[in-house]
Amino acid sequence: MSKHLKGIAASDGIAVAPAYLLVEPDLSFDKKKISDPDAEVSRLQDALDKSTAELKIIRDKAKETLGADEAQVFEAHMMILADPDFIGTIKSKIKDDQVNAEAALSAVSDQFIKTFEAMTDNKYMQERAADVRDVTKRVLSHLLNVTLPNPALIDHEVVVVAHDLAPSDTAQLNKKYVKAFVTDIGGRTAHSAIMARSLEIPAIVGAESVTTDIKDGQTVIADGLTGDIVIDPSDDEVAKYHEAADKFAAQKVEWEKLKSQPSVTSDGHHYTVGANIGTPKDMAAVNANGAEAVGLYRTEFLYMDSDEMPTEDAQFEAYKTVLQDMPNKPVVVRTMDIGGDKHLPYMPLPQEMNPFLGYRAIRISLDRQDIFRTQLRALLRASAYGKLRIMFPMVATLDEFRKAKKIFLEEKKKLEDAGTKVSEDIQTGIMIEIPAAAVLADQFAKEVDFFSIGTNDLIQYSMAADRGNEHVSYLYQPYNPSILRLVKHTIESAHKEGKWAGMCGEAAGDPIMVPLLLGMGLDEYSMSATSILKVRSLMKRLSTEDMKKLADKAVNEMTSNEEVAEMVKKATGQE
Ligand SMILES: C=C(OP(=O)(O)O)C(=O)O
Ligand SMILES: [Mg+2]
Repeated sequence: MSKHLKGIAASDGIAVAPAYLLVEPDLSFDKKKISDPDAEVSRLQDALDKSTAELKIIRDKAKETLGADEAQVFEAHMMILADPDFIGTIKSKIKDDQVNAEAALSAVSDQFIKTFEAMTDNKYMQERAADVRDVTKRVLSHLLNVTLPNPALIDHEVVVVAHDLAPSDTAQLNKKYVKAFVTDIGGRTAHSAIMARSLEIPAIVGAESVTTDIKDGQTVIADGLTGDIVIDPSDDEVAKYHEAADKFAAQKVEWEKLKSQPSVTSDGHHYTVGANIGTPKDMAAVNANGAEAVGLYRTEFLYMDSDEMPTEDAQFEAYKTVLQDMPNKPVVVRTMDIGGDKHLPYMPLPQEMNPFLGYRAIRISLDRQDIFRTQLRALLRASAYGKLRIMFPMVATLDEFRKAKKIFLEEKKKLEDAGTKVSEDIQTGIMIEIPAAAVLADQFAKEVDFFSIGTNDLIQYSMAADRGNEHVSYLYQPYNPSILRLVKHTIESAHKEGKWAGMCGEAAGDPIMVPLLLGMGLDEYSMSATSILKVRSLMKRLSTEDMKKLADKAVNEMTSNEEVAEMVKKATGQE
């Protein structure tokens, strides 16, 4: 009998494959006195040899599929296994204390980790602590004869099953073999879900019990379009999902044809459909999907992917690459949005009760002006290479925007005085993702050049519901009339002042939301690159005039998210 689970549909696509459990096994052991130290040392040596052999394979695979940079970490692990000081100390401990290899390994490893972590003035050595921790786990797994999951070793098609996936785990998944992933926790707007969409890996998150209900190797159907998971499906169920997967693939082929076409409604209104990116590497998918703009460049990933604050030059190069890849097309670069769930290992933030309501984004930038000014200078220098728009995140008050703009103008003047070429056409705008800014959009609109509505946070803050918490994910309600009213007020306020309004939250690529946004007159829609053609295809068959009536009805007459969704589905043939 098959078993059915339901999670949150986080990335489109359907997969049927054996499960690969990405769950850490139990590595606990008892400390024991031993009587034959030589035998124990040779047991350790055997585990060390097996670990080295395994790491070699992992490194080679990682090099092949993920690139030399990503493979570097395994090289570092192998160096630890070859380190005479580390290994020699473990062997001596086995002999001197007459303890089992597990106990000696973990005691010595703890000692090394402590020493490395204490080197607060040497970041490189501090990071080695994490490597020692990882290597220790691997050797322990061999001593205990249990298998450690190694995503880089996956060499056949699988559905990855995990409790949660950090963005760094997600980045390591090899699209060729990982046909989908399903997790116990997380929400649709969590950053691993956003990454799954840009990697085009079907994903279901927040399914609560996948790591306990699914056994390694069991066949799993993961339907990222609906959030359905089927464990041990019957032949009929597999056939049904293969059919659905084929239908989805055929639809993608149809969408492909729209790649070089503009985004136009059936009554001839043109809109801009753009892409959200996290790094210049994402530009290949942006162009492959025919984006008309980059509507959101999340620059915090530049800071997060680095071991130290990225220099002005490193930032300049990244921004320049993106701008040059988008000739004559707007690129909205958002200044650093650190805090909340995004941390920098080299910039400790205060421990907070509510990090999502705490010291983050523009609040940090206005406080740490050294970091902010460096970023603005890099952006200003890059502006000469394209159509740059600068956007400030998490703006709550006009005063914050004015301060940020003033700093921007100061840096611009300094560069110009020094003879550096800077574009004269840089727009400055804000994210509308805090309800206070949405409500006061009419006042903001007099001073900013544009708005981009960040529904991921706007919904989280309006509903007081953590965007990554599956227990309150039912409150992620983009079509709730309360949210629609904030969106409508923002768009109308921008238009009254002759400014443009976009949306870069995940709702901008949602087929139920798009008809409403067309009706409200949203100018720019920015989404995961892989959603662009689907949205363009949808726009093509909708009329702005009809959608106006639909949006008015949703905003003025409806009372719930569900009611609005039903109405839109019916009116646009998406049932
Ligand atoms: C686009 C947004 O920003 P992020 O997802 O990076 O918080 C948003 O909040 O909607
Ligand atoms: Mg946000």
